[in-house]
Amino acid sequence: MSHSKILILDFGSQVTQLIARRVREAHVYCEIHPCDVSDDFVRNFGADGIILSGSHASVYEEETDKAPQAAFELGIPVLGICYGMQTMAQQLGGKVEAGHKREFGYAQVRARGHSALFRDIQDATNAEGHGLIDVWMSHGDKVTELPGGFKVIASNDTTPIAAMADEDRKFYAVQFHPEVTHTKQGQAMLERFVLEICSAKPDWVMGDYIAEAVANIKAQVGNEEVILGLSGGVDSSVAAALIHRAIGDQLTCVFVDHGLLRLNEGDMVMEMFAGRLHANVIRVDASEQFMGKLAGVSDPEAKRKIIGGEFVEVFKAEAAKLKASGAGHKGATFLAQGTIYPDVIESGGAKSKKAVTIKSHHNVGGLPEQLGLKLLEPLRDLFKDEVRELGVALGLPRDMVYRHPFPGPGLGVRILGEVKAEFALLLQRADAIFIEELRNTVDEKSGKTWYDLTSQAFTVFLPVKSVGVMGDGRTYDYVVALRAVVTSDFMTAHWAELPYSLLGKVSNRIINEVRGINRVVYDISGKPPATIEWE
Ligand SMILES: Nc1ncnc2c1ncn2[C@@H]1O[C@H](COP(=O)(O)OP(=O)(O)OP(=O)(O)O)[C@@H](O)[C@H]1O
Ligand SMILES: O=c1[nH]c(=O)c2[nH+]cn([C@@H]3O[C@H](COP(=O)(O)O)[C@@H](O)[C@H]3O)c2[nH]1
Ligand SMILES: NC(=O)CC[C@H](N)C(=O)O
Ligand SMILES: [Mg+2]
Repeated sequence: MSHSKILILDFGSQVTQLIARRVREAHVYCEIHPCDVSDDFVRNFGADGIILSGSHASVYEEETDKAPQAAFELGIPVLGICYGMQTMAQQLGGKVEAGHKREFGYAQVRARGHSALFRDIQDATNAEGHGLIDVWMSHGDKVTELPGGFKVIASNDTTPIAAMADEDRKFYAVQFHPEVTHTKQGQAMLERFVLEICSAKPDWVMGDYIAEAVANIKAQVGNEEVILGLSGGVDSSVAAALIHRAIGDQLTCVFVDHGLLRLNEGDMVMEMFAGRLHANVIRVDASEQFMGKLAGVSDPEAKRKIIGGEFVEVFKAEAAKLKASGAGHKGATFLAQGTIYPDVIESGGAKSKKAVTIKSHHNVGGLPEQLGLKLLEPLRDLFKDEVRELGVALGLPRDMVYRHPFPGPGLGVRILGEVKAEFALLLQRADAIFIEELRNTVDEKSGKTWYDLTSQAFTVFLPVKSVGVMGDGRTYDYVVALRAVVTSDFMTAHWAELPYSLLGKVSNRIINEVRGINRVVYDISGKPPATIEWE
């Protein structure tokens, strides 16, 4: 089945992924590709429209990225955002200069000249009755001369050409970022571009997608066998359910207990999959192996790489065992993973080489090659909320599908510095108390539990000791930090405004019930500048 699709060319902005999120929210399929793809790639992609992302670079530097010229020659609409606008201007004969004033954060622009992009989009009016739009800016450079055929469609004092368009060719460009939620009507603008200007069909709907995905899996796998890394998290669980629907017993799930799981998680996962869904699940206790390799290591990136490496080792061993076991098994030729689109993008898979790596996620990368297995990643194109929609459509319990995400390295990145088994035990218990209270406390206003009102919540173990007093005695024990965030895409996040009474109760319970912890703090950092996990 062929869908409408939008091609997003990435120049390395940290928020390119949000452009894709917004387009998908409009139920239009899109893909992000590096800006230096070939002209042929662009011609053959079959896009209904193209969006050019922002970048940290400046177009007037000596060596800068340009959009493939084909993007402007196919007769399809193009939207340039920030750097994307600047390179569009320069490539089409306009001029870009370094500004004297940087604009970073909230700004207002005045829409001008009745463009299709801004029609009826307005947040306020100025004294003369002109429509104003609230936007989010992040730039130092600006377009100072329009390319031929273009007109100004928005401006403000700092940036007289804040948006421009050549409506005959359907080229549009904005200096601000419609993809971030701070641009209040950003979604409306992107929908306008995608649905109206590009005439893309909103045909990307998860319920309909199951049949397509099942058919693809069947075609790809044939009568071969698949093993899948099952974590009990949302992504791998939905992947397992989807693949199970497609090929049944040709699927074997491998659940690795690395000793850094949440309290009782191992049993729960087994109960769910082997017990309820009747899928083949092998549980591997590899905690000694992981903990041994992590001993003495405290650098976060080094820890992540070790954990990633050990996952590979365990999978190799299990794949070999499966082959050897006979038991009706021919041996797996495919490895399935719950990799989702943000994993691909954040690991640099679809990002231009110029973006900075913030964290190495453990799951994407050389795995199947080392295993001699082919890769099966049926969720690779989906964002988290699409995966959840798919999970519900597949009939997985809501509880499981709406669980907070849990990173593959698990408590390994929530115990700061060196990972020790004794720290993991303390952290598991403290974290279980926090989660239990979040699940049990209902917010009166919304009627929802605080677990559902937060996107991710967990406890972090700090390997520092502080002095306390308990039962008239002195304590000298460890500190844990509670972390709870609200986010829709995990790219940016706000710390959750949990009620003081809830925080108080959690703190009391942890200090009373978990001997070894005598202080609890609450993390009130947003992302950015902090990240969600502490490592
Ligand atoms: N303990 C584990 N055992 C086996 N595979 C794992 C384990 N932890 C992670 N993986 C593999 O790594 C992939 C990526 O982990 P990730 O945390 O991103 O996804 P998830 O656990 O499926 O979902 P969620 O993001 O909701 O936690 C998983 O889909 C799974 O294939
Ligand atoms: O499967 C995973 N493997 C990893 O290595 C990993 N690192 C971070 N995360 C999760 O990603 C989201 C964003 O986290 P950060 O703000 O800490 O980068 C949050 O949801 C994190 O829990 C990971 N998930
Ligand atoms: N966010 C961006 O795309 C910035 C583009 C360019 N570096 C500027 O400062 O204007
Ligand atoms: Mg997980």
